[in-house]
Amino acid sequence: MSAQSPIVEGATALIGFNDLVGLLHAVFVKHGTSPEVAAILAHNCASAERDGAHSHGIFRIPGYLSTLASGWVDGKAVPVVTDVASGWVSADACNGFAQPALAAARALLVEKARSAGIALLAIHNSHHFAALWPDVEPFAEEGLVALSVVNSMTCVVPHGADRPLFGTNPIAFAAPRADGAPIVFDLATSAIAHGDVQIAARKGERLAPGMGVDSLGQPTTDPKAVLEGGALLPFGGHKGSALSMMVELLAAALTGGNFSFEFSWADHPGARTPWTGQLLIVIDPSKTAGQRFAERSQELVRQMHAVGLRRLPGDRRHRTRAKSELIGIEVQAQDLAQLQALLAD
Ligand SMILES: NC(=O)C1=CN([C@@H]2O[C@H](COP(=O)(O)OP(=O)(O)OC[C@H]3O[C@@H](n4cnc5c(N)ncnc54)[C@H](OP(=O)(O)O)[C@@H]3O)[C@@H](O)[C@H]2O)C=CC1
Ligand SMILES: O=C(O)C1=NCCCC1
Repeated sequence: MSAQSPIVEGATALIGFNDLVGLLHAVFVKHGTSPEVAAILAHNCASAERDGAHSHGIFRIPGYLSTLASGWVDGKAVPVVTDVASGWVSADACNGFAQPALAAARALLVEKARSAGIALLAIHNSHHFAALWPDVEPFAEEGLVALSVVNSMTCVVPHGADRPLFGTNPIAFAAPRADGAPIVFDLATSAIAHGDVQIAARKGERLAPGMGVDSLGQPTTDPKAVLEGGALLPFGGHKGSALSMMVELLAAALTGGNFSFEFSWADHPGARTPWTGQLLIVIDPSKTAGQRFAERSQELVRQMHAVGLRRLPGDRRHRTRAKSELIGIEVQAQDLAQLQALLAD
């Protein structure tokens, strides 16, 4: 869609991807980021909205802006990239967002992965407030396999414990395949992402049983009880809990970032972005012996379909993306008006 101005029809509006990126870029710059950081965050946020990843699309803008206003994050930080070893790149985000650190380190990371077959990027001193799939999917579009983990803020009770300690700690994976979009999954290790709890509270909806507890540690399906002193549970009991623990170790202990429980934003009212770390592992599957990896992954997809699978992880996003590219990104007219008002302040 190439419309210059959004089409508003009743409660919803349609906006083109580039127009949304431009609007978000202007909002970020106006509210304290450098143009370079704004470009990266705007593209990330518009991509989430385009793909229907609503919990990390424009829903997050008020949180970004209140955080910038609080002084908790440096929206103009210039990351420092270090070539640590043959397969190891490190990036200090310098108390800025994680995505500019990834952008700054990306070329070196890919060069190392292509030469050694595998390389990792350890980002620390960083804030990640977004979906994780935009960090890994582009690698698979270049024929690489990518895995990333990021930890967030204490709000998840480890399986068998009494009180929260872990973050919602997502894991994202992307792999190329011969015929079709890369295979990508991106999932919180909590039973539900914190963003979706906020959305449920805003809409007055209940959570499914088994996702959260209230301030007394009692099971609840009330999202407000979870947000106001309660906590979330890991998905899959001890299994999700173990994965969440792994994310803390890889995203924080290995990178030099904070564990989810190691920072307090109490002195920065309005701060919302976790100050933690992120790990990316990139593999060049062209080193695989025998058949090409992309053909093997295609074969796996073929076999999954053959046993009746109708939906692969990523299919819903790609369907939404195709629709957005055809008719424009559907957003709430009210949300769009709020974004435009942020420029007028
Ligand atoms: N930055 C941060 O610190 C944090 C970010 N997040 C983000 O929150 C977002 C939401 O996470 P979460 O709620 O766990 O995601 P979902 O549970 O909605 O989806 C998880 C994955 O499973 C796929 N999927 C969902 N349902 C099905 C199905 N029925 N069949 C096959 N595949 C399916 C999704 O694909 P599809 O996308 O196509 O639906 C997606 O890849 C993520 O993008 C995550 O990165 C979460 C926690 C912290
Ligand atoms: O949805 C979540 O869970 C989070 N998203 C952004 C960072 C904080 C946790």
